[in-house]
Amino acid sequence: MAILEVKGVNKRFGGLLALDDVNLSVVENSIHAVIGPNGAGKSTLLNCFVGKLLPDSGTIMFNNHSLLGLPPYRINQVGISRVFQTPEVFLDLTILENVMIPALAHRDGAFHLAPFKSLSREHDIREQAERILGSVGLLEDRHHLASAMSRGNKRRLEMAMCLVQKPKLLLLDEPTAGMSRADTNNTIDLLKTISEDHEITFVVIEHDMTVVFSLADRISVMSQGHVIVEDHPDNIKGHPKVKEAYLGTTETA
Ligand SMILES: Nc1ncnc2c1ncn2[C@@H]1O[C@H](COP(=O)(O)OP(=O)(O)OP(=O)(O)O)[C@@H](O)[C@H]1O
Repeated sequence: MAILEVKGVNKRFGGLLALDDVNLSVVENSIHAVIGPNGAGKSTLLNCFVGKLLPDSGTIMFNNHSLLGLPPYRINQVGISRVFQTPEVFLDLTILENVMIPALAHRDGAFHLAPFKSLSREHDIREQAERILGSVGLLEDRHHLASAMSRGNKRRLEMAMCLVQKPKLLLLDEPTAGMSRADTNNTIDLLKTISEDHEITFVVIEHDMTVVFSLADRISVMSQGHVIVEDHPDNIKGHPKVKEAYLGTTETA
């Protein structure tokens, strides 16, 4: 069943048609990669999913409800979270505190949050945070400061901060950009584990093809604002339209 269904989405920036009749269907609990050369429209599309941009036309349905016109905080409340290229964590707090804060925000609503007064008394929230930290392999280090973590482990922490809010759809914008190969492999393993252990659907924008082909159940290839192919990874490698989009030619050397 499709959890996210995009039909006929167009978005224009002045004279530039950044999204041109985009269609995309993301199956529940799958990992769906969106790839394409620079300027293809991937980030623009993601920005439409989270309410940062409003398409000029078309529909975006999440669990059969339209996302169009909803403000970003409402989209987050219906179960869509986004993870950025650089992990966003509170460096001066411990790993555990970093996860307890979004857990509290999810329970009480961000507007009622007074985390620094009450964290130590929140036993249920603490247990919940510890469970999630266990699932991403950070439980032992929970009392360490986030500032001391490697980039790959900061990504683990950030994922724990997302998971504790129980999202249904996680949007990852180049999750391994700028990482060492070791941190990239660490992140691939993490995403695989999360996908197996939690009922979460992923949409991943990624330029690193090792990451894409290690993770994706399905791939949409964008070029010049349009989805030119959507298929199983085995059928994407060597696809003439994909070669043409990246290399400008279908000829093989
Ligand atoms: N706010 C904006 N105003 C004007 N043009 C924009 C805006 N955002 C994106 N564009 C243009 O829309 C096109 C698609 O950009 P987008 O960032 O979505 O591509 P992308 O596939 O994510 O590229 P990259 O892989 O380089 O991040 C590009 O030509 C870009 O310059």
